Amino acid sequence: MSAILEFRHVDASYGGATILRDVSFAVGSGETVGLVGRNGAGKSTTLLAVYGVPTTQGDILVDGVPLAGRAHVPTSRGVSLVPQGKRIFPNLTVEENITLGRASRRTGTWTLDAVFELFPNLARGRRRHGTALSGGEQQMLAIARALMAEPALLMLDEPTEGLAPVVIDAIVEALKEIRARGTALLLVEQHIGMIQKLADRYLALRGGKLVGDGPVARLQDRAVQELIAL
Ligand SMILES: Nc1ncnc2c1ncn2[C@@H]1O[C@H](COP(=O)(O)OP(=O)(O)OP(=O)(O)O)[C@@H](O)[C@H]1O
Repeated sequence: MSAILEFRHVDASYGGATILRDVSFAVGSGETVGLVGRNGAGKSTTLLAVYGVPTTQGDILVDGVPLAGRAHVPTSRGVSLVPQGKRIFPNLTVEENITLGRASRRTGTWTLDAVFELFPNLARGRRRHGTALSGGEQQMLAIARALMAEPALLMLDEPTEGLAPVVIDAIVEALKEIRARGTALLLVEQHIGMIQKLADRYLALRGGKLVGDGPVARLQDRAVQELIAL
C-alpha cells in the first residue's frame, strides 16, 4: 500500500516550545486512521504541521514527495483539512462556501450535486448564509467544502465536538460514504467510540510523542487505554 501521507521523524514547535517530538507514521491509500490522545497531546498540531503552521523539522511527504518550503498548499496535492472550529465564511451562502473548496485543479467525483446528495439538508439550505446554520450543518458544510478539492486523504479535527448524538450519527454515516468512495481519512477524536466505529487503525499521542500505532481493536486493551490515558 502506498502512503498518501508520511511523517518521518517530525518535530513541531510554536515559538521556542517543542510540541511534537520524533513523530513517524504513514497513512496508506484508502485507509481510515484515528488519532487519539488527551487534551494537549499534540493531535491538532500534527494535522496543522501538514499545512506548515507550526515550525517543523524532519520530513512530511505527500505521495512520497516532501512538502518542501511550505509555499505550496497540500490541498492541491490531495490532502485536505477540516479544521477544528469549522472556519466557514458566515457572510457567504452555503453554496458559495462549498464552491470555495474547488480551488485545486484536481478532478474527480465530488461535484456540487454529489456533496448535496451526501448532505441533503445543505442542498435544501443552499442559499442560506453560514450564520443561519446549526453547529451540525456548519460541520457538514466544512466537510463538503473540503471534499470539493477531491482529496485522496481527508483530515478532520474533532468533527463531532459539541454536536447532538443524532447529528453525530449523520456525520458518521457521511464519513462512511466518503470512505466507501476510496478517500483515506485521518480523524482526530477525543472519543474513541467514534474511532472504533470508523477506523482501521489508531495512532496515539502522549506528550507530543507517538506511543501507539496498531489495529483499532487494540483500543479496547486496558494497557493501551492506560498508555494514552483516555
Ligand atoms: N498556536 C500555538 N502557540 C503555542 N502553543 C500552542 C499553539 N497551539 C497549540 N499549542 C500548544 O501545543 C500543545 C498541543 O496542542 P494541540 O492543540 O496540538 O493538542 P490536541 O491534542 O489537539 O489537544 P485538544 O484536544 O485540546 O485540541 C498544547 O500544549 C498547546 O497549548
